Amino acid sequence: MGKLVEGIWHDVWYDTEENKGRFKRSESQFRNWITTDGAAGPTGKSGFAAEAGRYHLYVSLACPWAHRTLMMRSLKGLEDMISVSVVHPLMGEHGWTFNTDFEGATGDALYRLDYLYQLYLKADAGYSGRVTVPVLWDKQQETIVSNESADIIRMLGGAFDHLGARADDYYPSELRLHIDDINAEVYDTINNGVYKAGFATRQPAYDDAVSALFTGLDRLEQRLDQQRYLVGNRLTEADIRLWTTLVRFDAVYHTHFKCDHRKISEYPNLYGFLRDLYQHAGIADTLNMNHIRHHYFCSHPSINPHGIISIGPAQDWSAAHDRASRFA
Ligand SMILES: N[C@@H](CCC(=O)N[C@@H](CS)C(=O)NCC(=O)O)C(=O)O
Repeated sequence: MGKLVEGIWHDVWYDTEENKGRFKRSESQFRNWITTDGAAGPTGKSGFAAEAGRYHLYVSLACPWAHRTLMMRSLKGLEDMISVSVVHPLMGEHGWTFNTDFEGATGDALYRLDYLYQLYLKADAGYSGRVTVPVLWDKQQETIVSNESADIIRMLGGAFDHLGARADDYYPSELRLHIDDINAEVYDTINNGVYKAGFATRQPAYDDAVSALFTGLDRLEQRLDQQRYLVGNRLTEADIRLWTTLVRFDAVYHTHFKCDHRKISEYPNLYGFLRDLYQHAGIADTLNMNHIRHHYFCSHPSINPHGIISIGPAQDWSAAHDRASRFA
């Protein structure tokens, strides 16, 4: 774990002390957009037109933010248009690496680099900041288009439709305000909430995070009692964003991040929702529990110094659920 400061790698853990023991996630810095015609998107520069074969995703199969992008790539049928490299699940002194001694870790398919930070330096030799996945890379300009998963899933969701991506719309214009509201709440209390609980270094910081997290889960449980998905009865990006956290919860966050008030399997609607999406075509293939469990339990020595991977719960997500029949 570390970061780049003016192009130099430093092996440092998150500094929570400057925020009274609270974990603060940094803002992503590469915020360009791929668009149909290459015009500038909501942020960043122009020049990134959608083209089959031009872009590459760097992901970790462990990371919930990167996982969103793999889910969208799969749901939109973009596998042949956007290639992927998968980092090694262990994030150690050099940050994410391209070591290949773990099943499913592909190495860097484009440049054969050793470390992900070297890719950031290729894009910006003087970069200062964290070196995170996912990264959406432009093979033509040899630079990072975006390292913000929330933006990347929108681009994959819309910019490639004219090139033959599946037409399904996961951010339909009539639902955008609603989706934005849910995303904001889910991001703060759930997606980032588990990290705020897990990385807290003082009791009040942990208490606040874990209390907001379980209040948030209770609210979502009620919402999912009324409708199949978070925004009515159609699958949207809000569901994708929630799911990558839910699917890691009982096996990792419950134990490793001390989110142990309840398990997702104890919430009938959330657990039904988890299985519903798991059984949706194209989703289960994006999930790799080996990478997930290895990454978390072994990459955070200050939380789990001996790197022991817990046994984990016995759960069968292919078991029947009643979501489709209940909300038909
Ligand atoms: N806002 C970013 C967050 C990405 C992120 O924090 N990824 C984690 C992996 S789960 C990471 O690469 N962390 C490395 C670090 O913080 O040094 C996004 O959604 O894309």
